[in-house]
Amino acid sequence: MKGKPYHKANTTSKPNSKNSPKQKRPTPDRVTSRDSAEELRAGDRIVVTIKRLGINGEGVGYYRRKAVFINGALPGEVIKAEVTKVENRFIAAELKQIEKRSPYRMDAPCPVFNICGGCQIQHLSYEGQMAAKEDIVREAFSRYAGLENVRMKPILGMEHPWGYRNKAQLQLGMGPDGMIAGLYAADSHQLVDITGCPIQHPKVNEAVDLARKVLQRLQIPVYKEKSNQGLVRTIVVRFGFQSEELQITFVTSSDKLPKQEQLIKELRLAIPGLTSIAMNINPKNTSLVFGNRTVILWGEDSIQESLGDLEFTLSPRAFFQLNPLQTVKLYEMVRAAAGLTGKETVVDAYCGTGTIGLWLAPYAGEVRGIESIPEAVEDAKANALRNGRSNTTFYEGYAEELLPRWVKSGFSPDVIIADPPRTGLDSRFIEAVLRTKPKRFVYVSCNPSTLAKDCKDLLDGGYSLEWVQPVDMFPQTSHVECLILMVRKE
Ligand SMILES: C[S@@+](CC[C@H](N)C(=O)[O-])C[C@H]1O[C@@H](n2cnc3c(N)ncnc32)[C@H](O)[C@@H]1O
Repeated sequence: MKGKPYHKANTTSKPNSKNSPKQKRPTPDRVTSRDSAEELRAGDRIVVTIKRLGINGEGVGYYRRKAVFINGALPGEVIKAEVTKVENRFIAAELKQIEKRSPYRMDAPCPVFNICGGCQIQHLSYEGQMAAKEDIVREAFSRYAGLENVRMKPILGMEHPWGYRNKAQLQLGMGPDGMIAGLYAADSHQLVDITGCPIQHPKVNEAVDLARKVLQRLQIPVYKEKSNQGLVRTIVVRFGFQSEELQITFVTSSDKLPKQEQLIKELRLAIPGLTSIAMNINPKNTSLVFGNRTVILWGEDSIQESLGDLEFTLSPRAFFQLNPLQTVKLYEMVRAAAGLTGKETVVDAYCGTGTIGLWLAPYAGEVRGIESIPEAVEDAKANALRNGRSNTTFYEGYAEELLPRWVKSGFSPDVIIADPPRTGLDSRFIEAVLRTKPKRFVYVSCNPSTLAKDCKDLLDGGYSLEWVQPVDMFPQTSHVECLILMVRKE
């Protein structure tokens, strides 16, 4: 990199701002051979001021009004970077040198931080992470909903933002020293061994490591995608923070598990507190981890966990929030947003094991949950019984199919809660919401971009956005959970 000139952008300008560098001739010390971003080529050197973090944790700045994404760069930093890609809408560049360092930059505690794709911002202090996440949310509402000044409540963070995850889902593979359990490196198919992940609960780390050693000792073959040989693809460990129960699920390419009895015996001996051992069979090479069939190999078919005074039963495939401490804060905000008086009919769409609906049930007249995974619906029903929430009913199906059907037959809820996956809401679901016109629509999301896009459709359909509440469910990563309250305009 020595000897190559750095092309400086006017980094104080926002894209589209009136002071855009486009109108100015570069001053002599900024003269470059590239007058426009379009002329940049891979290998060019540029200097960029980082304005904010992008949705994947990359630093985002501008060069001649075009967005530049630089992995590892932090807001407020001035970065010397080498262009790696020039696309129509953005430039990707590699961090070469930090000219001005963020006061929030720190050494990442995890030894594999630079290669593991799990966390993106361990090198940013927690204070810096909170500010950056608020910015990510603001940016999403500005970009996708056209809202420049959303009423945003301060992000709800964690007192101790480590060891918070109750579940690990790790790919198995073979490394030079034997079997490894890990995550793929960012943008690659290279498996990074993860031992002692600092955002996992220590009990989860311990169970993963012990189970991996047992598999290796018994020479249970690891699945190899390339050759379509072998058996165990993924290990999933879930730990109940309150119950201290442990569930291990092996995702396998077939149900022909060798040395099954010995495996169970050794796992039980090696891992104290083990409650359940399951095998989920996924014969297909898809991006979905789980297949449709789960077999309980030993112990209980589910583990128990509690949130507040509610107790839950969790089967291996059922969705359950990963950060139980923050989940309680999130659900309390949902309750505040729902504004219940004890009489309302509430829909809990995308309800998982029914957690939000059950949380709200004592404050509502009736709650109907919708969930697409059959086992989760069964769990939700069992959870309702167990917790005496007799005013709840849980339905198996797709929210975008069931809600329109209910609305067509005259069902008219007062409050709809939606907590969809990252892809956001289906347009058929939004249409049904707009047709049935609940007074309040509470949207919980782990993806600010799809949240803001869907919010725009609801704004256009006669709702106002009352407030946005970010909740830090995933410290050390660039992910941010958000909750919004939308109210029907009269
Ligand atoms: C983000 S989780 C939320 C679960 C729950 N609200 C909670 O807090 O634990 C989304 C849930 O939606 C379910 N799901 C995904 N697509 C769905 C669809 N089209 N209709 C209904 N449920 C769906 C998933 O199985 C998952 O349980």
